Amino acid sequence: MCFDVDVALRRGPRLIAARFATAGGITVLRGVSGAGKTSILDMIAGLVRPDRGHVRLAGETLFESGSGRFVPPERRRIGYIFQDGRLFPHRRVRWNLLYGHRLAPPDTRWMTPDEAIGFLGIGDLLERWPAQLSGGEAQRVAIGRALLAGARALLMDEPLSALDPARREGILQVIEDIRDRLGLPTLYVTHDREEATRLAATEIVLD
Ligand SMILES: Nc1ncnc2c1ncn2[C@@H]1O[C@H](COP(=O)(O)OP(=O)(O)OP(=O)(O)O)[C@@H](O)[C@H]1O
Repeated sequence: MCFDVDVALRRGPRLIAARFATAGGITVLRGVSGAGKTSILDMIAGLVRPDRGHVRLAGETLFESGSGRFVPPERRRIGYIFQDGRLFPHRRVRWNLLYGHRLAPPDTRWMTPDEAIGFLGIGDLLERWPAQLSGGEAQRVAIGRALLAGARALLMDEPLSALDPARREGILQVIEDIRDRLGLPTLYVTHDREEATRLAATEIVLD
């Protein structure tokens, strides 16, 4: 079991709740706008505290309302990829890429910068500023930053939605490579059924 999630959160008039366990690979989270997909990723990442429940990853409890346990986001080792790359705009690509790597305890690093740069094909971008990247390039750098920070699992929130079709295909292949070559358990939010079918063995639909 990879992710073991049972969370509930009241947001305004809405109760957002989900309970699921994943087996590995990519699990797609689908549902209408406002169903709470981003809120659920935020709770798993530790950016938002659930009202009750638990979040476990590979058997480790990251949140549990009963015991009050709450592991802060920077210690969860979960990479979070947003729609837009969310790079630090005032730092070059190389700095952005190495940001989490520098902070990660050495025994949690499992990929070297050279390996990540080769895997993602971003060697030519290292001296650029984020504003000089296309959406797809920025997404590769954001993925590299997560991998180099020692992520043992990934959360992806509509990572293709800001990209044109050609760039979508490039990033889809990177995500398939992460699934097939790196084997990181991934929760993936999308509205797109085709994308879901292509990437995921399991789909969770929120109502
Ligand atoms: N910070 C917040 N404070 C209060 N309510 C919020 C907050 N963020 C989101 N919500 C509300 O919580 C609900 C779930 O929002 P969320 O962004 O998780 O949904 P979503 O399924 O990811 O939607 P979308 O597909 O449109 O991105 C919505 O009704 C939203 O208005």
